[in-house]
This record gives sequence, C-alpha cells and structure tokens, in this order.
Amino acid sequence: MKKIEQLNALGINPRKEYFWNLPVSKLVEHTLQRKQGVLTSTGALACDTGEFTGRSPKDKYIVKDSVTEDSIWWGNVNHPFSTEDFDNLYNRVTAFLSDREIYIKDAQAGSKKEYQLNVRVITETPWQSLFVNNLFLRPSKKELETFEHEWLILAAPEFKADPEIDKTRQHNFTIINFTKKVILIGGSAYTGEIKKGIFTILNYILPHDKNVLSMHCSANIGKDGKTAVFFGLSGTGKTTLSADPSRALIGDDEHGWDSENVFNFEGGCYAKCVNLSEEKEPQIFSAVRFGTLLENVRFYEGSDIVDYDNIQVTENTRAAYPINFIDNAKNPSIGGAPTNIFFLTCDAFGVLPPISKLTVGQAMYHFISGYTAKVAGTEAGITEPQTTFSACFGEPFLPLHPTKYAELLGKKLKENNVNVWLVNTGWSGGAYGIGERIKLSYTRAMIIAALDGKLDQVDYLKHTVFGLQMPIECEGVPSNILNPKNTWENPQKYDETAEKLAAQFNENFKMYQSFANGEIRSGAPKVAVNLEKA
Ligand SMILES: Nc1ncnc2c1ncn2[C@@H]1O[C@H](COP(=O)(O)OP(=O)(O)O)[C@@H](O)[C@H]1O
Ligand SMILES: C=C(OP(=O)(O)O)C(=O)O
Repeated sequence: MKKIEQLNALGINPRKEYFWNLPVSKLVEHTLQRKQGVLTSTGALACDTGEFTGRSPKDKYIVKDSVTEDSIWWGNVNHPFSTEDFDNLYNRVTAFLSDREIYIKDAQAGSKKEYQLNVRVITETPWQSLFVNNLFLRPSKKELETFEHEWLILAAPEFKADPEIDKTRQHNFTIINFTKKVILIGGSAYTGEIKKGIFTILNYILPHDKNVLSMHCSANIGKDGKTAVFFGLSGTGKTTLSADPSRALIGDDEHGWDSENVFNFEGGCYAKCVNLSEEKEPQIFSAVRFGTLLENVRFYEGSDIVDYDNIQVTENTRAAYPINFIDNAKNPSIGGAPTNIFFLTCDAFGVLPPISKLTVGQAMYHFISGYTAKVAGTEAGITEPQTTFSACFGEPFLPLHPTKYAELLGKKLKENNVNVWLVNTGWSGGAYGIGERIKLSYTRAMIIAALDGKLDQVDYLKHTVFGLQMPIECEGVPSNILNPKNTWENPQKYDETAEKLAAQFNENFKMYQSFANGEIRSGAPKVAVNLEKA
C-alpha cells in the first residue's frame, strides 16, 4: 500500500506535508528550522516539552486478565471510558493531525527476535520522532521496505482534550486500547509516555501470552559473562547504576526474562540529567552528543553550555540517546539469566540498610511490596520524596495483577541460582530533610563488591525488624554506614521510625495476603527493634 493510503487507512488525511522515517540529521535540521530546539555545545539537540505535565498521581490503570472487546487502559480519563469514547477521541486526534505537518517513525521493541513488536509512531514534532529513533530498536533498510505495524502510537502534544467532549479528566491523557492496538497521547509532549506506553503493552503480552517475565529494570553484564539486573521505580538509579565502565550495558529500563535470556525491549536510554556531571556519571555525560535529545534543560547564561543543575522547568530533565552512545553497550542487547538481582529502593525514611542480602522469601515479599519513594520528576505534584509501595517496582505500568509477575519471578529464582540484594539509594543518617542521600560512589562500591563476590566473604548482621542481612564491611564504603542505625544521631528515633515503616509494609501487604505462601510471609518485617549478630 502506498504511504498516503496507509495514513488514510488510519483516518489521517494529510493536508500538509508528512515526513516518513527521516534520518537523525534531517530530524535535527527540521527541529532547528521550526525553532523548536537548539543545538548545545556538545552537538545535542535541546527541546522543551512545553507545559510539563508529567504523570498524574491519580492515574491508576485497571487490571485485566484478558483482552476483550473494550480493553482500554487510561491515564487521566473519567470512568467509565467506553469504546465509543475512545473512537470519538481517536477521530478528533486524527483530524487534528491531518491539519499538521507530521512525522512518522517505524520502529521495533524487543531485542530478542521472537518477541519483537513493530510499532508505528506518528508525532507532531520532528524531535519526538528523534526520540522514537533513539529509544526504540531501529529496523534495517530492508526491514523498513516491508514494514507493517502491529501497534500504533499517535502523539499530539498540542491537542488539548476538552473534558466535556473527550471524557478526559484534564487536557492531557495517555490511553491504551489493547483491542485496537493503539496508544493515544495528547496534551503533553513528555516523551516518556511514548516509551512507557509500549512498556505497558509488553507487560501484558509477554507474561500473559508468552510466559515471559517483563521487568522494570536495567541490566548489564560483566566480563565473566554474568548478568546483573536492577529493578527500581523512576529515579531510584536504574540508568545511573547500570552504566558502569567495567560492564557491558544491556539496557537501562525495560527488559524481559525468558527461559534463557534477559533481553532489552528498547534500543536506547532515557537518562535523568539533573545534576549530571562528568565526574559522577562519565558514560552518560559523554553520551550527550550529536543525535542525543535533551529535554527541558537550561543553559549557563549567554552560552550554549547546558547547566544540568538548573531545574527551572522540571527536575525531570532527560537525555534520550541510542544505546550505542554508551561506550560498552552489549550488541545485541541480550544476556544470560541473571546471577545477581538488585532491588533499588529510594528510602526517604533512611531506615533500610544501604545494601542487604535477601532470602527467596524476602525477595518475593519485597518485590510484591515495591517499597520506595517517588522522587520529584515524573509525577505531577511530587516535589519532594514521598513514600509509596509500587508493586514490582513499576506498578503504573502493569496491566496484569502484580502477583502474575511475582509468580514468574519466584519460579525463576528457584530455577536459577540468583543472589538478590536490596539496595537503598535513598536516605542515610535520618529521614529526608535531616539525613542525606547515600553517596552515589558508595552505592557503586557496594554493587561492585556484591558482583565481585566480595560480599560473600564478610560477616553479616541481621536487622531485627526487617530481618535483612547487612554486611558489616564493604570495600570502598565506611563500615559505620552499613548499619543505618549507626548513622542516626538518635538511635531510639531510628527504632521508632523502623517500626513505623514496618507497620506500613504490613498494612500494604494485606492486599497480597491470599497470594502469599509461608515462605513469602516469612520475608515480612517483624516488630522488634534491636540489632543482633546473625
Ligand atoms: N546513591 C545513589 N544511587 C543512585 N542514584 C543516585 C544516588 N544518589 C543520587 N542519585 C541520583 O539519582 C538519579 C537516579 O536516576 P536514574 O538513574 O535515571 O533512575 P531510574 O533510571 O531508575 O529512573 C540520578 O540523577 C543520580 O545521579
Ligand atoms: C520514563 C520514565 O521512567 P524512568 O524514570 O524509570 O526512566 C517515567 O516514569 O516517565
């Protein structure tokens, strides 16, 4: 079918020019010509996403066990949102796009061929198309000749929904229609919705149809060929900690784990760049070059040099680049089953140890609980860390019940010999406002020690409330911080806070009681506070 016919079939009747699969240089050129972005001193393209709406705190997707006639998922719409409501909004968005210049990018998700998904993304701006190019897998020329999409994304930032007409809660929305295989994004140019939209559908397809665990995690592989996986909600350190010069990067955010491999869904990274520095994050820093898209950054006055400390627009400033911009990226982005799994939690209470080793029961308990803090950035209204339990460390993106993912993980933990670690990348020395965020260099040192097997050679203390095994020493880390209680000025206050947090864990876990067997329940915190030698 001719290109124009393909667009017409989608309900788009272009009255202006449309640009299909433009190369990076052209997308940059178009952005500059349209004055929608500027080139920075390192050659990266900096754009503003306009009004930064981010994800709404009220978004809660529905849980579905199968795709039915009206399997529609939503963010920011009123319930119920019917098939007709979807069709109306779809028609209004396609009519809107018909009157605009549009950019079409054909891309793939899933680096293991048997799970690969073809996605067509139609956007209003050239730089959104650049994002798609960078973040998804890039089909070969030959593949593009015969490309047919299975999923379609329409992203129209300037289309502001009218709640009266569109049944949305506000002007911005992300709506996934599993039946029609369409994602509608409007009212916001935050490109994160494009990638997380595809992640959400893979979180349905892989576990449900293919018995493959999908994971909100980063992954890398050592010279010894051993894979490590880092689960974590936004801002907990997946991207930062997986970029390690001594290990090859598999991916920074979305992966699958089948019977043999861990494989990346994406072809690029979406790094936070608040406070980015060459010293602390050298690999990410040097990935910011021609072809990279920077979002919502600001400059040192009168220059084209990015001031990464400037969060005037949002804390959620981002760099989107193809994975091969990281020097030692693994190609293809596939590794073996993991030997180490890290659960990254950003504990704003400063209670959890900076690193601890988990039993299988604890691993399951903490995976289902997904305790962390939301940090300022991706969610509207979050300006300081806020405690949350986000099941599987990625609840906003899970269409199936969390226990589905937990069951798959539990099975895999039993089949493979995996070390599971809980890493607190959040506060130490007191809660947020009193203590400080654990130094990145210490977190890196602890992870390296775990991966090198050095933490197998030290003694452990057992945390009496959480039952977690805390190493008493670790190369490159002051021993006193390994037991969080030591870092608090007032140990009694620490105990009280630990108990309070344990109670929150127990309260949250009530939702999953019926699913949990004795082993998982044994991973729950106990309410007693002294620390004793294990
Ligand atoms: N101890 C720490 N461990 C990991 N990240 C930290 C730590 N302290 C501060 N940070 C910062 O937190 C942010 C983590 O963001 P990122 O790695 O993009 O998270 P994610 O990929 O999980 O969304 C980065 O800006 C990083 O510099
Ligand atoms: C892109 C996102 O995820 P992360 O911060 O994990 O990269 C997001 O949540 O919008």
